[in-house]
Amino acid sequence: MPVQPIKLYYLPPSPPCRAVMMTARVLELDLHLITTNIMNGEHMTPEYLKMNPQHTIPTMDDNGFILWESRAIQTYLVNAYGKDDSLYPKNPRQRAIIDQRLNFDLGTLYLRYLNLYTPILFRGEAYDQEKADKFDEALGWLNTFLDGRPFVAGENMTVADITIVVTITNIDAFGYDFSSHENIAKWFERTKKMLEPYGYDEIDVTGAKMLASFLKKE
Ligand SMILES: N[C@@H](CCC(=O)N[C@@H](CS)C(=O)NCC(=O)O)C(=O)O
Repeated sequence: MPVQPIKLYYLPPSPPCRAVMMTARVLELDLHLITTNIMNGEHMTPEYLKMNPQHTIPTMDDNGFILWESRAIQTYLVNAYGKDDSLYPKNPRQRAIIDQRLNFDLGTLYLRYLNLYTPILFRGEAYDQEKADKFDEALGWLNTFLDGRPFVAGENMTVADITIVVTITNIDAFGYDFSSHENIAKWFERTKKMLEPYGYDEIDVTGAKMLASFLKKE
């Protein structure tokens, strides 16, 4: 366990912050949460920029070890503090599949989600069908990854499920119909059940609803 609680600079609705918080909960690690309101520029102060020049949340401070990028924080926490490696197995091939899913999420699924929803949520723009089609294509790939697998990288829940479920929780709160992606719909129910004892509703559903409230204002 860390000497002092790990600090996490965060904001409750932020999807990447929620992925880190859920990972910490599953690892039974206490985080010292420091609210950083990016709407008020709290991520642009000289102190914050000294810590993270890229001025993103989440940013972690583990007793002086600073790290940002949520997926890197998730895997660090498992490597450093996991009682076992089940959330991020050391086996090279298993780990490679998880890394592929994490990279797929960062560079494709979540990116396409952002391309579709950022203009709608934060700029009041109209729904763009072309962007929705690109996002749905990525959901189709995720659906295929889940063929014959209970979790996105295989037989067990890993950090890849924890990060991807954040995106699916958001679109669920937004009323996006993903029922035609049957594997995703079943996996979503399975993963929610796994995460419920660790505060899924408190962290993920509450955060997604905060984002959905921006949608309703438009
Ligand atoms: N890929 C990064 C994305 C982090 C990110 O862009 N966070 C947003 C909030 S959800 C943010 O910090 N925005 C403020 C900024 O980039 O200046 C991660 O997964 O940590």
